[in-house]
Amino acid sequence: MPEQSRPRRDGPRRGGPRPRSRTAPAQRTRGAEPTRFAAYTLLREVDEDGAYANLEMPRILRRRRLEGRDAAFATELAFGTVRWQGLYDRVIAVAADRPTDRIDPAVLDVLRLGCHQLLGMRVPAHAAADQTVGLARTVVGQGAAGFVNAVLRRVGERTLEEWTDAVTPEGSGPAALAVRHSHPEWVVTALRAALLGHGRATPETVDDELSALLAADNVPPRVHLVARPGLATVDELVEAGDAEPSATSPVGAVLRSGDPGAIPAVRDGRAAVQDEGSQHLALALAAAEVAGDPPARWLDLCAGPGGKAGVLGAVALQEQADLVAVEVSPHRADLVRSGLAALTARAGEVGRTVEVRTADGREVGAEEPGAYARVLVDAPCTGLGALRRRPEARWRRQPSDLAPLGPLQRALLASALDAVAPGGVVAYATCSPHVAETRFVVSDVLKRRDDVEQVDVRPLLRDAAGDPLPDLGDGPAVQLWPHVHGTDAMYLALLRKRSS
Ligand SMILES: C[S@@+](CC[C@H](N)C(=O)[O-])C[C@H]1O[C@@H](n2cnc3c(N)ncnc32)[C@H](O)[C@@H]1O
Repeated sequence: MPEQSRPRRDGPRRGGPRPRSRTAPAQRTRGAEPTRFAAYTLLREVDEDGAYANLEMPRILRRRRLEGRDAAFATELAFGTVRWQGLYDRVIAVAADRPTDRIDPAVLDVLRLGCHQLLGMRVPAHAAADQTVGLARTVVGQGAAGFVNAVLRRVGERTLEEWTDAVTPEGSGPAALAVRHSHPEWVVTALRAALLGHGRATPETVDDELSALLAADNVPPRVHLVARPGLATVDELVEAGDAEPSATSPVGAVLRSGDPGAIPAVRDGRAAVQDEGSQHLALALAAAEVAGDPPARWLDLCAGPGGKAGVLGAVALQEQADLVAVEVSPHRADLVRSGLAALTARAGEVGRTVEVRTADGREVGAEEPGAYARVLVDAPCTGLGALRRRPEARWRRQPSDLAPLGPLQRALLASALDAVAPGGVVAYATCSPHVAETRFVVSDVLKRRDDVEQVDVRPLLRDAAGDPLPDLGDGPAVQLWPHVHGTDAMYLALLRKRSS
């Protein structure tokens, strides 16, 4: 029975199915077809081991030797299934006539994959059903395969629209939007409050804005590249890969297809994969006006894995300044070290330094008061602004995650303000629009200090043509949105320490 079947991970016991040509469908239907098998493996690792989909999928594809179209299909199947599992679980519960918590987790993952092929991808119904039943036979056994077959038959009797209407609660409130757009209800409620709290929406417009934002979370983002200033150019990225210059970021390119790791500048660490919102944040801090003559030292207080430090440090070297990158987690500090290797080598050539420290950012302000001209606090946060990039994050995050983050975010910002010299600037950033992680943190910290003023950051965000980014709201802080700016929902506030 499905409830008792034991999951098998990464292949049947004796070595697993070998990657086969996609041109042999008759063979594939007898067992697990490699792309479906790869997607299933990802789902199991996300569910059981707490894996991060975007880190684990490339490893699975390498292990299964899937490339090109096969790799793209497996990724779309796996990531789409994870994003839409909230809706699919409702569909499965009806089609199976039992709650999903009474279905074996491995069988449930197979059913979710079948749902996404039938309802969310353009896979012909017979192929979706055949291949999913073949997968079930291989990974959960013949008995469960019969159950999967029966449930998918019922799923295939309706279109996505018909199923969505059938399983969505009445009304247009958060409960209905949560099902329709496959988000947890608490996330929908938090994003609604964020749209209102940042002035992006009014009570009259918030329902439409919220629907657009939730829909944007479900669109796989394009791969954005950054050419680290002075180390690589946008033209170099465009010439080396199937990429075009970004319209939004002066240091950005957008990959149309292909593996970013195959681009020499990315492989060398002179360029990197990075959301355009993150590029804007680092560039805005680097461009902010500094008063007086603070030390030529810039600080990234929460640097891991090193994306923004890569841009900030590159501009620092151009401006004849040093960079210190602090990260509390030793593993993530190592990622910063390896990610900044090209930058560190360049620093040596131009007589500056790039230093990566494994340390607690909360202590830097007391240890080095007034030692830096520019400080970035890219604070640990819920990541509710990057849900489109991290398919599983919406299901893993809990409202209770917010409670410990609040004091940490405030302590890191306070430390940054102590570490910055009079006249220097601090950027407080999050990849979450949640008001408790953004506006409330800044206003709380400002209430306790009379040596800091908030600066309007909007004029510092410029597109590739040098024009101000549109739709930045009333300031002084900026909240970017996926459905408006095409970036992750990054928040940025800029604070300057008074000179006297
Ligand atoms: C949002 S991430 C930073 C992302 C990074 N700026 C980038 O662009 O790649 C926040 C980081 O802060 C680190 N962190 C958490 N608590 C910290 C602390 N007390 N001191 C320094 N870093 C901390 C986390 O380990 C995490 O790597």
